[in-house]
Amino acid sequence: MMSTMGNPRNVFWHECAVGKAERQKLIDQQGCVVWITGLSGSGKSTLACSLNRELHSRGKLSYVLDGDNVRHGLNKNLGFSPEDRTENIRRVGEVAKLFADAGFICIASLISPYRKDRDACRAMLSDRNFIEAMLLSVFMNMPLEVCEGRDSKGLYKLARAGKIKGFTGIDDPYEPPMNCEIKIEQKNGVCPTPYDMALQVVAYLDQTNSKILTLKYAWSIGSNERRCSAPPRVGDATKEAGSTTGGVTANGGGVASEEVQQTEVVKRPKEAMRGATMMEGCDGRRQRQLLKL
Ligand SMILES: Nc1ncnc2c1ncn2[C@@H]1O[C@H](COP(=O)(O)OS(=O)(=O)O)[C@@H](OP(=O)(O)O)[C@H]1O
Ligand SMILES: Nc1ncnc2c1ncn2[C@@H]1O[C@H](COP(=O)(O)OP(=O)(O)O)[C@@H](O)[C@H]1O
Repeated sequence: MMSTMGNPRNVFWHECAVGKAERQKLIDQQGCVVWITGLSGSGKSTLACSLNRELHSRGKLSYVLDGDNVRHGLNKNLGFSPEDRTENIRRVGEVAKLFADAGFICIASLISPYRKDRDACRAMLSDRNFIEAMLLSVFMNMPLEVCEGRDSKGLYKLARAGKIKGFTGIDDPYEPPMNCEIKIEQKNGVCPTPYDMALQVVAYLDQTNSKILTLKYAWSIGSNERRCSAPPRVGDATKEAGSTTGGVTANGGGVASEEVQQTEVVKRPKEAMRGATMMEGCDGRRQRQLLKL
C-alpha cells in the first residue's frame, strides 16, 4: 500500500508514457504561453485574435484564452474583487500551462491588473517539471484616455457614472509590468494595426526560440543570415523606445506608480533589407533564459 505520509490530500502525480517532447516533435513546434495584459479596451483581444491568425497561417497551433470568454464557463463563478481576479488569473495560468505542455502556443489575454498575480503565473510556468514551458509577457501600453475613448462595451461610461464599482483604471488599480518582454504602444500618437501588433510578437517568438516558428515555414538559417519564403512585414521601427508609464488609474485607486522598463525594437543591420527585427525585452535576464530553451 502506498504511504500517504507527507501528502495529507492523498493526491499523486501520474506520469503518462507520451511526454511533452514527443508531442512537440509530432506537431513540430514548442509549447509556450503568450500572456497579454492591459486595460480594458487596450486591444488585448484584438491582438490575441490577430496573433492567432498569423500563427495559424504559419502552420502553428495556437489557442486563445480570453478573459471575457473564460468568464463565461470555467470562471463564471468569479467576479472582480481582488480575490476573484487573483483566482481568475491563477486558473487561466494553470490552463495555459496545460496548453503549453500539450505543445500549443497558448495566448492568454486578460487584464491581469495585479503584478503579484502575473508574477505568480510566471513562476508557475518556470516550474522545473515544465522546464520547456515559457511565458512571454506582452504589455498593451495604451493610455487610459485611448481605452476609455474606445469604450467598445460602454463599461467606462458605466464606471464613470458609478454604476460599476471596482473598474480597472477608474477605481481599481492597474499595475504596469516591470518585466514584460514586449510592449505594444502608440507611435507618434498612432496605434499599430492589429497585423503589426501580431508581427511584433511573431518576430519576438522567432528571435527567442527558433523551434516555435521556423520549422514548417521554410526558413533557412545560415551562418549569419536567415531567409524566408514569405518574410514577415514587421514595422519599420529602427529604435522604438517605450515611454515611461506610471500606474494607470483615473482617481489614484492605490496603484503603485513605478517606472516601466523599456522594450526596444532594434532593426538588425544585416536583416534591415529584409524587414526582420530583433526585439530586446525589458528584462534581459529573462530573455536570456528563453534563449536557452
Ligand atoms: N470591474 C471590472 N473591471 C475590469 N473589467 C471588467 C469589470 N467588470 C466587467 N469587466 C469586463 O471583464 C473583462 C475583464 O476580464 P478579465 O478576466 O480579463 O479581468 S481580470 O484579469 O480578472 O482583472 C473586461 O474585458 P476587456 O474589455 O476585454 O478587458 C470587461 O469587459
Ligand atoms: N490596434 C488597434 N487599432 C485600432 N483599434 C483597435 C486596435 N486594437 C483594438 N482596437 C479597437 O479597440 C476596441 C477594444 O479592443 P479589444 O481588443 O476588445 O480590447 P480589450 O480586449 O483589451 O478590451 C475594439 O473596438 C477594437 O476594434
